[in-house]
Amino acid sequence: MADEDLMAGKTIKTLYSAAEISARIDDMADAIITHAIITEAKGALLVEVIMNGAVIFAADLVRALSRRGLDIEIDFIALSSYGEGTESSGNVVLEADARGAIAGRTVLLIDDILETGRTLNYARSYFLGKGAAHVMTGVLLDKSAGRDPVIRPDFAGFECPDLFVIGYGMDYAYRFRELPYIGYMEQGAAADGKDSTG
Ligand SMILES: O=P(O)(O)OC[C@H]1O[C@H](OP(=O)(O)OP(=O)(O)O)[C@H](O)[C@@H]1O
Ligand SMILES: Nc1nc2[nH]cnc2c(=O)[nH]1
Repeated sequence: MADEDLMAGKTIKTLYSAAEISARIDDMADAIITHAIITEAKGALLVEVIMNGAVIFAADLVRALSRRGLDIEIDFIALSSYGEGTESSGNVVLEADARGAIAGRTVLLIDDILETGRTLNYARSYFLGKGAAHVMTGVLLDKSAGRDPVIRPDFAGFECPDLFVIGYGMDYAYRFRELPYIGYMEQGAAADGKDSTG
């Protein structure tokens, strides 16, 4: 779909600026590094990034953890349930398997956002099913308020209002992941469809 059709007279409003995201990730890294299960883990922490949306958040979080001295192995799993839409299909599809050795490991699952919790819950079951000793979960945005999520995250950056958000890895119809800030679309166009300097 062309950008003009996706925007259709809408403007992107900033919800969290790049600077706010960066500061919150430092807070999350501090919380993670001092968590008992993580500090007591034997060997490198296995960080499992849930593709695609979590890639940009994870890139910043793992470097914040590394700066704090944590040994990390990074691996990826691809899960999808929203497709081009703004609502969960209700069905989490495993698009690509994890590749790391999992049995006996302490795993930190990283995702960009939790809404229904289906994705994170699927991933948690997946890694426990492969013999992980512990599975911890971290999301940048927790959008579960007012819902009844099937899982709650161990670490969360922001409580996100009930808006369909884009940017910083998150897409609408596979676009806008590259925005350095997190925003949402609102009716009413600026000249170029974007008002945000984030
Ligand atoms: O809590 P839930 O309701 O399960 O929603 C959260 C999931 O939705 C998005 O993934 P999506 O299916 O859009 O795939 P993507 O990561 O490739 O964008 C997001 O990246 C989370 O993984
Ligand atoms: N891009 C995006 N993906 C989501 N997955 C669950 N909620 C959201 C959201 O608000 N935005």
